[in-house]
Amino acid sequence: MIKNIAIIGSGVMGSGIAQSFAVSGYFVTINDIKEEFLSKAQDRISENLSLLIEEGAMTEQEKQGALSNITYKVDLKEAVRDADFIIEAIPEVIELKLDLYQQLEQIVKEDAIIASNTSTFPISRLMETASFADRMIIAHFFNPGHLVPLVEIVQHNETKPEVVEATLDLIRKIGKSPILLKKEIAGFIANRLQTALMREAFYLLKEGVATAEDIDTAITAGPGFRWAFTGPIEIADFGGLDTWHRVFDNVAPELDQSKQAPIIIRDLVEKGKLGAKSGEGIFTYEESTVSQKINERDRNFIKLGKLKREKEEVL
Ligand SMILES: NC(=O)C1=CN([C@@H]2O[C@H](COP(=O)(O)OP(=O)(O)OC[C@H]3O[C@@H](n4cnc5c(N)ncnc54)[C@H](O)[C@@H]3O)[C@@H](O)[C@H]2O)C=CC1
Ligand SMILES: O=C(O)[C@@H](O)C(=O)[C@H](O)[C@@H](O)CO
Repeated sequence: MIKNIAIIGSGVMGSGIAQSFAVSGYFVTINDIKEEFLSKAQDRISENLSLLIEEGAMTEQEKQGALSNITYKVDLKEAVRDADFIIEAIPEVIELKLDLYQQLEQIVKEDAIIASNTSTFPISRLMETASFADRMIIAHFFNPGHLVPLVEIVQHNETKPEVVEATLDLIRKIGKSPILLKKEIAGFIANRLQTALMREAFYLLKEGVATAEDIDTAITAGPGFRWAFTGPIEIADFGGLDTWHRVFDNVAPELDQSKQAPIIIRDLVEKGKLGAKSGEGIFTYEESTVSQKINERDRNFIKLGKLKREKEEVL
């Protein structure tokens, strides 16, 4: 019976993932390397819960209940001591993850499940040095972790079936939409799809086909408008496979085939222009703009989440 959750890493993803479990009644301990990072996570979670109240998706009592379910600990051993399910959301740096797993295998409960929120690393790479592959799994949440329903579940070939089932059950119990990969592949599913599309978007930008704003609108007012409710495979079926056959024959040979990050991204990163977090990327951001955009984004995601849940309840 999974009751206690430990989240290692309280950054962009860890705080949102922790919130998702706390809101659903689980006891959550968040761990990070500095008290100040945990304090920032605590503030972020409180603000996110207040936004849910403003949007009518939560009551003040539910917010307080969720906050009371969360503790914050810098000491890793203390943080994971009682955990039944542990999710690491530390930076996407393999050396950091492998070092953490070495520490965890000495201190976690013998039946604890350990999950990684990695965006890209194959689970076999994560388990190269640790000895708990039978209870290791990838649970890949999406940003923002407290609002996006998808969680990609990736099992190791040694992962015990009961660990997979317990993970799927747990992720459903926090109101998320898990998908299970049937075999290991770099980038899993959503990031492969997302990267393929982003490769083409930046190619179109580089070639001067349209402005960055219009390329984004091409998705948000077009396919993206549909994708919240109809996925690409179903869209092909409803568009007509004969037509999509012709579309593929006509367009596929024209698509960008580059095997590295778009030159636009490489140039900007080299100049330290990392996007919203550095104040400039493709677009330029004032400090206030970033928080305003995140606030607007999350309000829209909360409304969309309500709509999707209403649809699921109807079906
Ligand atoms: N940022 C995103 O949009 C998404 C990120 N991810 C994945 O989630 C993981 C975390 O990413 P972010 O949250 O963006 O990173 P982040 O940099 O925002 O947060 C990572 C946190 O981990 C802490 N940390 C580093 N080493 C640690 C250790 N040994 N023990 C405890 N805490 C430690 C850092 O202090 C930081 O607070 C990565 O694997 C990333 O690929 C997955 C989906 C989306
Ligand atoms: O977009 C997301 O939340 C996820 O697909 C990711 O893992 C991203 O690639 C993230 O790591 C980078 O923003």
